[in-house]
Amino acid sequence: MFGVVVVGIGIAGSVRIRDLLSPLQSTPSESLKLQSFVSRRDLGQYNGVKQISLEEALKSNEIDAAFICTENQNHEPSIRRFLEAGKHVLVEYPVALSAQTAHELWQLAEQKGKVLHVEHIELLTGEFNQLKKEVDGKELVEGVLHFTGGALDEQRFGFQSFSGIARITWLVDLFGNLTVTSASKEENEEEKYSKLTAHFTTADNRPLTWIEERAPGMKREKKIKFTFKCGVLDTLPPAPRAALGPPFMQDQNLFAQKLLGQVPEEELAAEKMRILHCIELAERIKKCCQQ
Ligand SMILES: NC(=O)C1=CN([C@@H]2O[C@H](COP(=O)(O)OP(=O)(O)OC[C@H]3O[C@@H](n4cnc5c(N)ncnc54)[C@H](OP(=O)(O)O)[C@@H]3O)[C@@H](O)[C@H]2O)C=CC1
Ligand SMILES: C=CC1=C(C)/C(=C/c2[nH]c(/C=C3N=C(/C=C4\NC(=O)C(C)=C4C=C)C(C)=C\3CCC(=O)O)c(CCC(=O)O)c2C)NC1=O
Repeated sequence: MFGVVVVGIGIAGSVRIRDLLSPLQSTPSESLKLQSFVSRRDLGQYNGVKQISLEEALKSNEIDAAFICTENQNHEPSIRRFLEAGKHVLVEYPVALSAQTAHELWQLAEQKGKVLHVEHIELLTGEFNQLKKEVDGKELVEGVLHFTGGALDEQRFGFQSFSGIARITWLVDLFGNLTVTSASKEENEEEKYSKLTAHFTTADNRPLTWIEERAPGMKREKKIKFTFKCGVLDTLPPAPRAALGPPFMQDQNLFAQKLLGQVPEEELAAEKMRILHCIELAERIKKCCQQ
């Protein structure tokens, strides 16, 4: 059994608590035991789970792993403290707000012999599985991924290419490693509107564009237009419910498998490479926008 503490009780943190309290039968999640949670607010208890302080969590012998579910700005300091204290870490994406920090955090995890798992539910949805099947084996000519969503505070969630890293991860998982060719950002501070446009090329020199538009009340939605040699894909295929349970639950199972030593080295290495590559692209985009 691995004792778990959930840190940060927002949307993600409360889903984590729910899922930890009701693991699917005969799945690796059954080896996780939720002990307590940490919050900067005084919540006392949540769904029957008790609140403890950060210091107590770091010192506690009954806690083997932390789920870091706070805003992106807080990920780095929290991950460092739990790894330093000898705990395994699951962190909601993005792992950090710079490539350098991400590399450092991995080094620290390896030095401490602990698992650092970055949640990636964007790859675990029925929607994405279906899209991946449709794209598989087709030769890309060009493509666009356009995301819209509600406003996110940059002070808390970081530059848009980091908070939107799930879109980069989609493109990399579908089309392989990418190169950023240019990027720009439009903003209207009064209306809290922002639009990021990034251009990439694939290893075969095919162009891809990512647009990330955010404003208060804007509907959370993804649109695609992928042109292949054999035709155009311009709607996301209808998504069957993921067979393996909701995305956060699947991600939690993967973390538990890592703790149990059930994930092959090659898979761990490939995942780390993908995460670091995506963070590097996010950083490159940020630099282009700030030039
Ligand atoms: N929401 C989602 O579906 C997904 C989120 N993520 C990632 O999860 C992380 C957290 O995102 P999300 O949960 O959406 O963000 P939230 O804004 O809901 O929560 C972020 C933090 O804000 C604090 N907080 C939450 N509600 C309140 C409140 N009413 N008043 C004051 N403080 C509050 C909590 O910390 P505290 O308890 O310490 O006060 C919480 O950890 C991010 O890294 C995000 O990228 C990733 C994939 C999906
Ligand atoms: C309803 C309001 C709602 C909010 C405020 C919300 C926030 C939210 N969803 C996210 C991702 C995500 N959120 C979800 C799914 C959900 N997340 C949920 O809160 C719910 C209810 C679902 C699904 C039914 C998924 C799958 C991702 C990964 C990125 C993606 O594929 O969109 C992220 C991480 C950053 C990002 O990729 O944009 C945030 C902050 N999601 C929402 O749907």
